[in-house]
Amino acid sequence: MNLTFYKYQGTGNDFVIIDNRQSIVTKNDTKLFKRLCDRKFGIGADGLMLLELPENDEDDFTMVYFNADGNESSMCGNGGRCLVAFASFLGVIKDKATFTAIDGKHYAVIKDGLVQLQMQDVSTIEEYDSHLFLDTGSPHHVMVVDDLDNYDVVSVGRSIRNGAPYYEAGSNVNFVEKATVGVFNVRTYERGVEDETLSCGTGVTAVALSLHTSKMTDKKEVRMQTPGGELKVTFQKNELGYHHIFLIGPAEQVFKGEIVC
Ligand SMILES: N[C@@H](CCC[C@H](N)C(=O)O)C(=O)O
Repeated sequence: MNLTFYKYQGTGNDFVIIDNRQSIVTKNDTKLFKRLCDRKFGIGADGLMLLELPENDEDDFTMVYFNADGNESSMCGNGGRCLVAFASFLGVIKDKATFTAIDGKHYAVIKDGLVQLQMQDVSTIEEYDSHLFLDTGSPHHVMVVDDLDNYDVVSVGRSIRNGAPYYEAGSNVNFVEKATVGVFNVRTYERGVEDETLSCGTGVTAVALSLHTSKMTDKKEVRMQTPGGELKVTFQKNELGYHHIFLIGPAEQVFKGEIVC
């Protein structure tokens, strides 16, 4: 069969997207999703998403996310932003969306050409001597480093991702350095891709909250420069933790195609 797909990217984090409202693919086809994401034997992407029918009256659609290894995973922030842009392209939404992903309900708005995606509230941030750890829909290890441009993100990220306490389940690993007031440079090693990606949405969200918790910034609007472009994270804080967290940035359709399956 020929499968119609769309390719999107959000600050260089790239995704294959399938309109699965008619259930044209089954969610457990790990082999197919891995091949579609393969940069040599398939289309090539950091992950794959299915846009599915909503499961309740409040939602516009359902998001299902798979890493490049073909396995369904936890939340993808850049993926969520791309899926909102795709839903708008399909006419499923206009400029506002409510949808459910694996980590729960999300609200989004498209404004000034950028997708603003509300992330889940975060109440727990673990602080250690060398790093912080938190879950922003996906698990993230956050480390402040010097000379980020020359940092060996792949080797260090891979050893942290596979080592204690994460082991097989793994964690994404983010490296951050301050650029200027309220602006930070971030590079991320992503589990499930098992490599550095050009940007990670749940990753920069985790970095922004970590920087605020560790008092490296007192701003509640943080600009994040990733190798794939700039993202902004805004949030509020009260006694329960961080809430009203928004991940803001571009999400673009790159091409549409058909692949033989
Ligand atoms: N690129 C994503 C994160 C995708 C999930 C991650 N690889 C995991 O398995 O935890 C993002 O933009 O958030």
